[in-house]
Amino acid sequence: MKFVKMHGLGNDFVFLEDKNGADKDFSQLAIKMCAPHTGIGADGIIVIVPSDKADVRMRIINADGSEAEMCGNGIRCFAKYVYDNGIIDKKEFAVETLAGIMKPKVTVGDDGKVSLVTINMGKPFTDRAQIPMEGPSGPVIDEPIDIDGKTYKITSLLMGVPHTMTYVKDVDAVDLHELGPKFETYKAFPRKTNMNFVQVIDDHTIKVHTWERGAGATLACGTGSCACAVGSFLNGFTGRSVDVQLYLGTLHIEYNEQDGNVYMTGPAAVTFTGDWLEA
Ligand SMILES: N[C@@H](CCC[C@H](N)C(=O)O)C(=O)O
Repeated sequence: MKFVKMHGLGNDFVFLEDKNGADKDFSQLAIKMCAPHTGIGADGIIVIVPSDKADVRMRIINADGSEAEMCGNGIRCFAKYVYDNGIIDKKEFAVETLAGIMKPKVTVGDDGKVSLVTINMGKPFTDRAQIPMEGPSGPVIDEPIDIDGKTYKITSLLMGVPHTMTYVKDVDAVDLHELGPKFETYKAFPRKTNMNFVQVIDDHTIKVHTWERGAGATLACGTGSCACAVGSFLNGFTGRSVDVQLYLGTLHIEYNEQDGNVYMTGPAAVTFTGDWLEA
């Protein structure tokens, strides 16, 4: 089985094409392929399948085998893959995901390959039931919760997938492996949550470290960067145009005032191709 390995600022994926992959269960394959020592090693696998609703469809399966609705870094890589490989021959197109239709726009370099991708990620959903999170309806902004006897103020929203953030003075001092799983599985989130620790640098810059639902600590999270940009605006910490600093680089996020959509711009890279031999 041929595969391509790609990453978006270090959030890495194994890409597969499967014309018959619309309803297949890829969970065991994802677990095996994502294993760091016995597999390829990745945060998830992404399967390219045909769509009857959009130009093409993206399925993202996390390293633990769970299928996610959307993936921000993954869809930038996806856009580069389908354009560079001639599956799509236009610079703006529509991708079906479990979170709805997403709209990539690619910038092509002198070598004819995609060098930068902007995704219209759609609108964030801020009502508690939409996240989903248990409790009375309304937005979850700067709300106290208790974890292991310590109070954290959280902001939560749905940006294709559930995201929660808490603001800290220094993200580098946060022990992601210790705290991340406690937020991910916090009792009020019936579908779990991705967890972001956010440091505000200034009114247009934040620094984010993410613990991902189903994948653990990752080097970057695209939907998380979008969620944190929206959350920082809603908390009054930043404007609508935000640079999100991640371990390996920066994503630019625009929470557009006119149409209410979130636009994410950043890179995508191919690292290697291979042949998966295990059945
Ligand atoms: N890395 C992603 C998010 C992938 C899905 C996530 N693990 C989940 O289950 O919600 C991104 O870049 O957005």
